[in-house]
Amino acid sequence: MRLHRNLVFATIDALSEIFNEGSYADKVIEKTLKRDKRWGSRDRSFIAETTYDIVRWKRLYSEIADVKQPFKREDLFRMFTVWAVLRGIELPDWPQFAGTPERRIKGRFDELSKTRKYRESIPDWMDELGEKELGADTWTREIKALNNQAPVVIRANRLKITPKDLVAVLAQEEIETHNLKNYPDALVLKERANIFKTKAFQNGLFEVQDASSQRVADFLDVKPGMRVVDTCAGAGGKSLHLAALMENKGQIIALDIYGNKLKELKRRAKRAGAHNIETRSIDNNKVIKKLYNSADRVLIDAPCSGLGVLSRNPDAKWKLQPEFLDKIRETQQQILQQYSKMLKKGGKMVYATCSVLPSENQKQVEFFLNSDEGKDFKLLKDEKILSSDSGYDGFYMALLEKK
Ligand SMILES: C[S@@+](CC[C@H](N)C(=O)[O-])C[C@H]1O[C@@H](n2cnc3c(N)ncnc32)[C@H](O)[C@@H]1O
Repeated sequence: MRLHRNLVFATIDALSEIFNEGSYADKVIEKTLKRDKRWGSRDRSFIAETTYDIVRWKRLYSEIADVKQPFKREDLFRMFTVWAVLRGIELPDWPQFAGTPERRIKGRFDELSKTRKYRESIPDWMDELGEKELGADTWTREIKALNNQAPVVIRANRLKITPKDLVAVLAQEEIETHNLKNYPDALVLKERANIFKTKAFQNGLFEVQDASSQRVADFLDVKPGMRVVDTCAGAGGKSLHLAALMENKGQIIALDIYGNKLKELKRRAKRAGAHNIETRSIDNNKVIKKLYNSADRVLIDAPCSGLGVLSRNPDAKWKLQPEFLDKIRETQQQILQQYSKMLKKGGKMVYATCSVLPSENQKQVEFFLNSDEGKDFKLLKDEKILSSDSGYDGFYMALLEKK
């Protein structure tokens, strides 16, 4: 690989904004990629992937480069140099790379790799918490898996096309995919590509959705004609899947505390041809109360630490704080206590998170079942999906029934 000056400089600029100004990596990369219209797909993927890589390995690379935050421009070049040397990429004859101590970099890497928190490049608190909650062996495996680059998985929108036909349609647009065993609607891309530009996407034939996330709507056991409340619907990844499973029949009420996310949901629903989703913003308690005892199915895709999706969001390693986790656990329990009231007798509810921590998952369900609100519920089954077992995002889902 030959390094191109304008691409490396764009990467350094992006890193400076992410690390020093606290901006979100995905937003910064999106903005950076718009900077030069002449950049082709390889140039764009160099910037995006290198930036994500250095964000992912921030702690390890900054230790090796012996630099500390806030990073000066020359510090970011030193981290970039570590990235290049460890990948065996030849450094060009630029002043920024003069006198690079290649052997020292490799030696430091070998030494630091003996300690998990450096090897896996995570904050101390996260390493301690992971080990405490999952045990040393499982955490060691899991955090290694969560550092892999996530594959691009899409969900065929059965309202418009079968997964088999979608493979053929995408092949016509030169996107190679294959179906995934045990995930009925999922396709995996053989190579990363900007699929949002395809006609297939614009015509609503698929959505980008990780394989583990695609299990959640299936888990809820919906049928056409039911009344389903998706309580934390966000931009609607699961609502859209539910609409497809319900063949557009019945009613899906999509709730969230953020109206802008629901607006995006509406746009996506239109593209997908999903006609049975109604959005309601939770502006006050009345919105919830009006729905008490009314739903055949309730989905709680709860806000969480996102520790199961570090592969696609490595930035979260540095943005997450232990205090946020304490707060989010409280919110999760409040949501369970309150939103479960929307379910009819005999109805079913799924509590799901994209976290691998038992304290956000099975412990929350246990606490709920032992509480006053939960005494009429029973746990039918649950699934703990580790990224190290599945190869996809870490997830948890529990199916509960109201007696
Ligand atoms: C895991 S995300 C949902 C993802 C979404 N279901 C999907 O599949 O694309 C959790 C969502 O919960 C929302 N949220 C946070 N607190 C909430 C609350 N108290 N009530 C309802 N939604 C909440 C967040 O805005 C966020 O969109």
